Amino acid sequence: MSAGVDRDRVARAVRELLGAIGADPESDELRATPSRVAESYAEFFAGVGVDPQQFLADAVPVDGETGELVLMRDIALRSVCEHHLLPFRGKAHVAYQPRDRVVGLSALPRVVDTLAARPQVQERLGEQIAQTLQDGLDPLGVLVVLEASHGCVSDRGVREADAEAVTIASRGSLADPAARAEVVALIAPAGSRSAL
Ligand SMILES: Nc1nc2c(ncn2[C@@H]2O[C@H](COP(=O)(O)OP(=O)(O)OP(=O)(O)O)[C@@H](O)[C@H]2O)c(=O)[nH]1
Ligand SMILES: [Zn+2]
Repeated sequence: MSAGVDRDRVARAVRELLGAIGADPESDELRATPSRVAESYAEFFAGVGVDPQQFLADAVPVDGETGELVLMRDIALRSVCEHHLLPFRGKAHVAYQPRDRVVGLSALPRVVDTLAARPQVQERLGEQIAQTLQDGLDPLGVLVVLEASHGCVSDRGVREADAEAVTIASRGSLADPAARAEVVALIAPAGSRSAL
């Protein structure tokens, strides 16, 4: 289980940080900032040390009724890059091809949220989501597409405000280019989706 975020320690570090940038952490304006940041960090990093498999534990065996594909698209993605501790955010699209069991749909965003609530890089996050589903559901295949804009790319460094990073992680049958193309068509930008 998670040791949890040590809020007092974060607040002390933020006080130190404010001093280091030449601001006065004891001023009226900034006095409450360290504890606010500590609360924010407790949210951002709530997934550190938490095992996402717990959300897949109630997967149910479904004999011959599992369908061909389960896709949850447009899951809100919020994470923090491990390089700069700046947010990256966008959407996660998570698909799996069941073998003999399925899980409640809400488990998929919970897996995404838990793994995203850690210092991350986008590629590893996608791989961890895919591997969690692979281990927990033993499906025929998994495809995880993440699209995100990174604060460290938009607001500093190269300052590419509109650039988005798209990453793909796949396992099994959904690593096949044709099967993958079918799912990718389903997660086309919302405005350009076909009616099927
Ligand atoms: N692959 C990958 N790179 C990321 C991610 N988030 C941030 N980065 C990049 O990580 C790199 C960090 O590079 P460094 O050279 O250590 O840091 P930097 O000098 O601040 O890099 P610049 O951003 O180019 O100024 C940068 O290219 C970032 O754009 C991510 O999720 N995945
Ligand atoms: Zn970064």
